[in-house]
Amino acid sequence: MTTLTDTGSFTAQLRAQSRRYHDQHPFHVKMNEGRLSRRQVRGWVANRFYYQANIPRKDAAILANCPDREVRRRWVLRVLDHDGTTGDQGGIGAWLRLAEAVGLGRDEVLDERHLVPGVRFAVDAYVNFARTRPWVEAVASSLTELFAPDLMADRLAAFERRYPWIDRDGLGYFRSRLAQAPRDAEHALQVVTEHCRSADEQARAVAALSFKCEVLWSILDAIDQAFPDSDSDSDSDSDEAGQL
Ligand SMILES: O=C(O)c1cc(C(=O)O)c2c(n1)C(=O)C(=O)c1cc(C(=O)O)[nH]c1-2
Repeated sequence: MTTLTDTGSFTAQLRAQSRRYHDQHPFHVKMNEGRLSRRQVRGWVANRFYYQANIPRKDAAILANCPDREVRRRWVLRVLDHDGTTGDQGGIGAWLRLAEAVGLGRDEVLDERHLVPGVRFAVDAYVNFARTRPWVEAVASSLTELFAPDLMADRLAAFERRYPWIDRDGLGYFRSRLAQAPRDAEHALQVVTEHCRSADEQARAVAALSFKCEVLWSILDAIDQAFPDSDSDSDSDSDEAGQL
């Protein structure tokens, strides 16, 4: 049955998914409380790189599936935000600078030697979702960015205050996302509320956002499991080749 649901309650249902956002994952809680070891921070940065590197591929899949020129004109900016247009510009370059700031070499991030299977699996599921589902659902799945700015601000403060060994110059990625994420989320929300009018369409949008919360949660589960708490490495510097 496809009855119209009002935009206010639809938006409220989307926003209610924040209950399942990865800011509440134990690994993020520990991160923002300053309780991660260097090895855990490095493990997170190296693994999250795979997410960052695949975001523009996900957005290009949405572009490829989207017949609406006005939407494409704005959506294409996301690809450029991450890829940049030259040299080391853009979010991917900024994430590599973050990697260096936490003591990782670029090569060991780029060659994926620290990438754990669960992270690859979750990120690939997200890209695959954007490739294969209707483009409006893929847009809805990006709406976790509605919830990201608070987490990003807390993380920036935590990295500055609680991890003095991290080079401040490497935190530019988080600063730029503080501005980009609300802009992107606002556009995505506008697209989703315009295109999802029936109860069925709205339910599918909420389900897409729920799926994405699970992707982000699974990424942290996999990282948490691969880089457990341990007293022995909490303040040591890096280790043997290939090890974090
Ligand atoms: O660090 C985070 O907590 C976080 C979360 C999210 C998100 O909520 O999807 C994104 C990002 N970062 C991010 O940096 C980013 O570029 C990004 C793009 C997207 C998306 O789905 O299109 N989400 C996110």
